[in-house]
Amino acid sequence: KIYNNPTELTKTTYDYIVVGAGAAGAVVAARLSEDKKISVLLVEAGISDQGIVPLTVPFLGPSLSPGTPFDWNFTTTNQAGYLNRTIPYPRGKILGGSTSINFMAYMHGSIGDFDRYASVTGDSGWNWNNMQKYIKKNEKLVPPADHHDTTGELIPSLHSTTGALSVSLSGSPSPLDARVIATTKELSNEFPFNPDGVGGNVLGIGYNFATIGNGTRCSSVTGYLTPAFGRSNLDIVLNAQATKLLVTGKVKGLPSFKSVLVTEKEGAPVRTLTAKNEMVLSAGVFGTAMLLQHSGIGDRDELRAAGVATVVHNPSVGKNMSDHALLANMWSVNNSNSFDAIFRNPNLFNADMNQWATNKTGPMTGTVANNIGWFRLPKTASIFKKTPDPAAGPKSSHYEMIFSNLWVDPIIPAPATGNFMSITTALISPTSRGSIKIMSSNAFAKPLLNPNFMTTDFDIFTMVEAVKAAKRFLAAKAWKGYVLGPAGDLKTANTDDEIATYVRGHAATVWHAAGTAMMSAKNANYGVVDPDLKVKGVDGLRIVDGSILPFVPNAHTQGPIYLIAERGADLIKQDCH
Ligand SMILES: Cc1cc2nc3c(=O)[nH]c(=O)nc-3n(C[C@H](O)[C@H](O)[C@H](O)COP(=O)(O)OP(=O)(O)OC[C@H]3O[C@@H](n4cnc5c(N)ncnc54)[C@H](O)[C@@H]3O)c2cc1C
Repeated sequence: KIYNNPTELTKTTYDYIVVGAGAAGAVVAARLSEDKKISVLLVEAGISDQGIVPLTVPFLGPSLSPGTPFDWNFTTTNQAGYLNRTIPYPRGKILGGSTSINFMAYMHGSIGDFDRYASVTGDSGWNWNNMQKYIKKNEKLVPPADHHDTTGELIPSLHSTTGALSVSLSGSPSPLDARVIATTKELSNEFPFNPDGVGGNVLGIGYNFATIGNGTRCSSVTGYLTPAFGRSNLDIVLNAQATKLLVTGKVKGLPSFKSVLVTEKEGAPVRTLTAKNEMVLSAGVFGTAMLLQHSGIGDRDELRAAGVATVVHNPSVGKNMSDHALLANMWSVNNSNSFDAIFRNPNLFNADMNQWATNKTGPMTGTVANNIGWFRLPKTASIFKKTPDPAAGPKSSHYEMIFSNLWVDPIIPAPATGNFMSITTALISPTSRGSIKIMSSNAFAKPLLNPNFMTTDFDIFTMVEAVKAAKRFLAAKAWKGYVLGPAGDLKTANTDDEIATYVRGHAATVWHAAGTAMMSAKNANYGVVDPDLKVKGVDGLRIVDGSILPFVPNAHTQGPIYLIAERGADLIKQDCH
């Protein structure tokens, strides 16, 4: 049953309580409640996702944040590496969490990512081969919205068709597609074609998959919760923010955290909810770290400064945040079919929306990109003289390129006229690390969120090289007569120093933060969870979400987080029986 407010709950004790209904929490609640004997409560701070049309129209994804009612509306601290700018940092505050508002790109990461998770935690269960069974449970490859022949755009054997989440290639062709692929042939040394980047081999340029089925967004609600809505052993409570975990006793000398305080908003009535078996935190990379800190699990000096009594001193909580910095580079193009016109011309917008509403086809079924690519710096790059290679192995990437048939800058709005294309460049193997910490014991107060972007030589070097690579890409013959020239400040970013200043002045984030409650080996003297996702030094508490990833993967993060949630649910079930 779905409750709209914690005061409506008729029960306060469940076998499992899962806090946060995003990518991970929805999976955990849905998988645990497959066993009819287990009672589960899923607690979500945000509103219902039902009946909000823009949430379901793929092309409108970028309009869902920042600054909307579905967004937690975080803002970073002044970023020294970004010329002291602050940037908005969206996170979904709605059923489905960030999967209800994200841009839907779907992939799993590199083989090296998961093999590295296994080696740093000492748990082979996290390695690429052992995670394959969770891809089968997660991915359901379906035809693109336009039902075009996808031969040559993917390798069918690398995909699952049996999972919970609809995934497809784009059904909205763009004038860039053929040129991008032609460039992979023309400049095949530097920009090779990748026949399918989802199967763990990420390097090269391939087609972009997205969590879209029948031309419509597939979120963790559509994929996992909707089929579970009717289960009598699963309750979901919306508009319910968990503000603090309570110690309910001691087990083997460790404090047991099996109760949680939940309320609709500041000053509203508070309910105490209790898990008989385990409390599972899936509140996301910011929500989970903040909830731990509000509950007295964190760095004792930071907790004292915030006015919170320490229960478990763990300096790793809220630290080790790694993220993909993003830079939207735009060029003017000689093509009136760029998608820019859709947002300027209400008649065109309405026609596209009508087409979508009528038969779920057309531009509204697409995301911001049909092709993406992942690349390494050359082995001879000068930066490797002073920085060890931070990539997750020799087949993992340092940076990414995303090709879009419109102006996509999240910071600078599109000009009123002109046609554009974008190559968004993103840093995939960052060496900067950030943090999140609460500033007060009030769970509704804003935290200090410092991703610490671009604060190492490696990060700025790689971002500069990525911009230069994007320029080389567009110098191919395939773009002759199509690209008119760089737009905005890219025009004056030519020398390495000029490009570095341009990067620092314009970069933002791909919203892929990870690692604020990182997992580490069982006896490690750092980290927040063990490889079985149990919180170190406490009883009854697990974390299953993006915060446990020790390194941000070679992927847009929802795919890897769905996979860790599938495994997390399995680990919980194993302990239950
Ligand atoms: C704008 C944007 C675009 C993105 N685009 C892509 C993309 O194209 N492809 C991709 O792979 N990834 C993308 N991502 C990232 C991806 O969506 C996230 O990495 C992923 O959803 C994180 O999963 P999670 O379960 O850790 O957290 P979330 O999905 O964020 O879920 C956390 C949930 O917990 C709830 N919550 C938090 N605190 C509390 C609390 N105290 N009490 C109760 N509930 C709480 C939140 O409201 C939310 O529902 C994007 C993210 C954003 C914000």
